[in-house]
Amino acid sequence: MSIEIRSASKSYHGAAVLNNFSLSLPSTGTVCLFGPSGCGKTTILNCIAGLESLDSGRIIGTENLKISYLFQEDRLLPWNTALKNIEAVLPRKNSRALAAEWLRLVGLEAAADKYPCQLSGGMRRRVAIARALAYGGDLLLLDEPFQRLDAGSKDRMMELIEKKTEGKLKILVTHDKKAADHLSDIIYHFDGKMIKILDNINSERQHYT
Ligand SMILES: Nc1ncnc2c1ncn2[C@@H]1O[C@H](COP(=O)(O)OP(=O)(O)OP(=O)(O)O)[C@@H](O)[C@H]1O
Repeated sequence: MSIEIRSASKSYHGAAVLNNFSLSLPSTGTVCLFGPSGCGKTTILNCIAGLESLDSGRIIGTENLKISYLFQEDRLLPWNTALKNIEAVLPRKNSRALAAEWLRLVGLEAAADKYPCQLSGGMRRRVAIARALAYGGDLLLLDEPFQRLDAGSKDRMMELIEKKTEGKLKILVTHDKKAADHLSDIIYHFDGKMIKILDNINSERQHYT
């Protein structure tokens, strides 16, 4: 699997967010999109996921791909417990036991029967991370995955994501420099155009100012 964005353009109400933008993604590893608020990072993820369509251009390689998307907002189902939020993305067989195991992995086994409104922001984020990982996509879209997490939880979640998604392609959107440096094989600075600022996949580091 390799994904290519070709000459993508997208505007909202006449204001261009993506302007004839192209990017080739590797088949595995973590690619980070780093950039100022409002520059279009989430828009790129939404277009890759097929939730938004481009005005012109194409995204190639995402057809028939199973995608796990950790949205910037947790998007948990408020009428379901933490356990049932995760069960919802699992095949029926053994879903309860598997969901319980995912909750254990994010340190929330004691919160299985709690509803999202009964959880802290950081706990809700960990349920959302568990759900995205449990779904088991071939491609993972991670939009600010560690927001609202304390330092210890963030380190554990970074480790869990690395361990459970080995060999898969991850696209990470973050303002968190530590997470970007720790997880990424490639880092792009996006501000209208992409500038590659780190490339560990090809074992070369390029810094642009
Ligand atoms: N559905 C929409 N309707 C109108 N404008 C939108 C919509 N989605 C995004 N935008 C606009 O497109 C621009 C890019 O938004 P986007 O969410 O992609 O930025 P971002 O780089 O992810 O920002 P942040 O880092 O703050 O999450 C912003 O100006 C935003 O207001």
